[in-house]
Amino acid sequence: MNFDWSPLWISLRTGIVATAIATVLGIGTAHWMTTYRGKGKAVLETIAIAPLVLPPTVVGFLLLWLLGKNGPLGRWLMHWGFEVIFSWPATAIAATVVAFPLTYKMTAAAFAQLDPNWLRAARSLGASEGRIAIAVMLPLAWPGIAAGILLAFARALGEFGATLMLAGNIPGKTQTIPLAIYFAVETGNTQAARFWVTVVLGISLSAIAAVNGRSPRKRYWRQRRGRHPQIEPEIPRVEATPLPKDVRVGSPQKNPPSPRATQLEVEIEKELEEFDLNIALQSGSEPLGLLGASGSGKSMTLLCIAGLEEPTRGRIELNGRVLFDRARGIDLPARDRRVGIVFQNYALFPHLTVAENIAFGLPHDLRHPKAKRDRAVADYLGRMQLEGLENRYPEQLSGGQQQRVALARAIAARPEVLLLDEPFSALDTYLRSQLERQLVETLSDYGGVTIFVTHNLEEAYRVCQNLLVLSRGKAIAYGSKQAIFERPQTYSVAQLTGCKNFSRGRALGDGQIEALDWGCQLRAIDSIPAEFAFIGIRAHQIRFLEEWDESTTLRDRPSENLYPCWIAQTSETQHRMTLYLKLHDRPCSPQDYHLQAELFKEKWERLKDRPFPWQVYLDPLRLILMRSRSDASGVSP
Ligand SMILES: Nc1ncnc2c1ncn2[C@@H]1O[C@H](COP(=O)(O)OP(=O)(O)OP(=O)(O)O)[C@@H](O)[C@H]1O
Repeated sequence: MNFDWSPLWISLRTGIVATAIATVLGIGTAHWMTTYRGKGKAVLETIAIAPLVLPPTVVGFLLLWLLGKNGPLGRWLMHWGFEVIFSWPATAIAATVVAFPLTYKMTAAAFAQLDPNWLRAARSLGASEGRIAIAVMLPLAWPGIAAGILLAFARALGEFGATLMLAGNIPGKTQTIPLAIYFAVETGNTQAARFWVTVVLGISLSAIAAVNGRSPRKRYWRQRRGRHPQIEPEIPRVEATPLPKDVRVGSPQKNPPSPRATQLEVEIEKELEEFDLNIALQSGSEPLGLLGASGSGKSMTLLCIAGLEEPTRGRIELNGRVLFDRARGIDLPARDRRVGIVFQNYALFPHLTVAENIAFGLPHDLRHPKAKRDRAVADYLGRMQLEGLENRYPEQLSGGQQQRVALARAIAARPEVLLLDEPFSALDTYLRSQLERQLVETLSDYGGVTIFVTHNLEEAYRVCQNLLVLSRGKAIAYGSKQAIFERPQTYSVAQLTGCKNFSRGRALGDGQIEALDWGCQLRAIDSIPAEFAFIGIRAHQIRFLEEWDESTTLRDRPSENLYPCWIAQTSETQHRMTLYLKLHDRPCSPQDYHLQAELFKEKWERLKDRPFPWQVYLDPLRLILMRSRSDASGVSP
């Protein structure tokens, strides 16, 4: 007896074609949905996954209505000579419709798992959306997509109800394995039914094994383990490598931005849920530091400048190029802005090696052959002291090495603005200071605009010439670092720049002020501001009359702004002591104090045995007189 194998061939053909179409449509739709912000998103999403939740016979009935002789699409196809119903294409259509939600949903879920900073980094490196999809999204989302493809294939292979409705059960033409099983059981041929069940099981299990075994992610993990069994500890080199000046592979411009010409002007507003961001700044080739409490809008400011978030109003201009102008409807995409960004988590592409990460922002066109790109990459590896690490993947690098790769990747794209979002926050203190020196060296040769976000005041002071202090989206101080640190004009700026001692203040006239919370009258040297409300003094600027007794070199023993004090408690770090001081009287408890003073341990050792009360000296030159209002100081860099 001749056994009819046609259900197998029909099923395989249908499953493969349906899975291929569903994969292309599913990935395309998932990618489009990641960028779609329209109102109908929820409705589209519902339509896309409806075939997954509707009974297959309902799906089949709807397809029959749509593609039948009197259906809207069926009539149109008939007009062109195609009759779909009860043909093999009908089995493929039915299988595609039921398989599509699986590829779409699994791909969308895999895309949603991607770190948004990978995509932002790729955009800021000049990559088009197509290249981002192919080079970043698909490889990184591959395990999820592969699972979707596998499920879609299994679903297409097992499709029954919709196929029966649309294509019928025509042996040798539309009869797939599920239909063959059903009709074998119906006609009492259980042997044939058992055989086809075994075939379906075999195909499905083999497909699972094949997809799992061929995951590119697994392949790169295997390669990595093979090549570099151990991650070496970070041994940073202290000396800085001089930067070659002439690597222009990544730049469509003939010359890198000249330090003097480079100028960024930003005046933007963005409505946020908790407050409105309202920023105006100008920056040239001297690094500008952005300081502010957590959530004050520093990162959002950077994202707006990079074109990764859209301001509600305003204008951004870079070297005469308008990057954004709401009034004129200009909003240059991130890839065309030439604004590089180093994220707090570095956002290195985990599936690319160090060399491939650095090369990502270099032009990939015929005018820039691979050999030229390789030379540029080698040059940046040298600059950043990353030689020998070019074939490693990001997870095989220490934090410091990752940070340098991120910086190299951003700079290699030759941006006119470099945005650094807390680039040292994930590093230990020792590495921080090593990399800070290297960063300062790199920036001195970079020549473009740099904006540096940090929570570390000392780091901001060392790296940046000018500072902008943010509070709830507003600039509360903007000027040279000296002006902001030495003469903060408001309470919030003094606090954000590290001042720990504050008292409400009152002007008494004739240069005299009263510190209400400290119970002191003090002489001030600075002119007293019109809306004077607070006095402050930094902890390390508090001194004691006893220091003059101990020292032979100190002259001009002070005779005013002196008050008796006792120590309520102390705390120590490796080099410094913090003393909590109670003025006028003995403290009742460790929490009963007015001022915090910081001094080096050497000085503490000399003073600590002196009898109390000591005489605290609040130097008139060091007193900070502040307004209560927390608006911008009005100082321009
Ligand atoms: N993509 C976003 N869409 C809308 N609002 C956002 C987005 N990202 C952040 N925000 C909100 O914007 C405000 C500023 O956040 P931002 O990340 O800029 O603060 P930050 O100063 O950088 O904080 P941190 O120092 O903790 O990183 C916060 O209220 C935050 O909830």
